[in-house]
Amino acid sequence: MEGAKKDIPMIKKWLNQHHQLYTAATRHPFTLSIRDGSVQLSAFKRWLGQDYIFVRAFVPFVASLLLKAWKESDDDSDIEVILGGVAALNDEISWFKREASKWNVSLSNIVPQKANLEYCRFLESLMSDDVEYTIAVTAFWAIEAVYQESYAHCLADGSKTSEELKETCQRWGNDDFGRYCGSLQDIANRRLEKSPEDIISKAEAIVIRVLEYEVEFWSMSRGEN
Ligand SMILES: Cc1ncc(CO)c(N)n1
Repeated sequence: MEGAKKDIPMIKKWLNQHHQLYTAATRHPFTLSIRDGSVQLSAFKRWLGQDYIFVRAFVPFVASLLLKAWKESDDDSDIEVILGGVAALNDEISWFKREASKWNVSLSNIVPQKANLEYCRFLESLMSDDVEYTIAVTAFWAIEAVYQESYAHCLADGSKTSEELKETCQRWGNDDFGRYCGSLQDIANRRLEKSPEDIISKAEAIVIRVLEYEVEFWSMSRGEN
């Protein structure tokens, strides 16, 4: 039957193919320890300070993505979805400051650790004009999706997350953030569907690197690297 066969979206294929790595990023011992209540306070504080640095570097990346969307997108609504991400980041930065003062973490003299520096350098490489919109928006989806999946799991059935950490998990694990990640995934899939093979394989490689950086970031938070 003509047109009856619906292709499987690209990201779904990748998540099946790279299931192990995706699980390593979204079910990491760090977030699993939040979920089972055993997380070390020192690890949580380390994550908090390091992620504040990451989020600050994330802002110019998202700004560059907005610019690419404006220049290259075939759909006006992409800009609105990404702008929603900017609004969330604005909120996140205020939240990090409040949360840091609650835990007595000083944000003014945090030394970025190796895994963080490398991840931030990778973000910076994606800001280049040479990186296509399709690649950058796919990376953006992957970065947001790991946090969404990881922290939603900390709130899901059977979790023993402590009351004081629930707000952190809510920040990325709430349903609105889930829908926003779904919209990013739809954008990425739509673009990938129309892309030539070389862009598709480049995007796949970038997703793999994002997942690897996320694993390293969680491990760093546990003091492991
Ligand atoms: C390391 C990292 N990845 C993803 C997000 C999601 O915003 C974040 N805040 N930090």
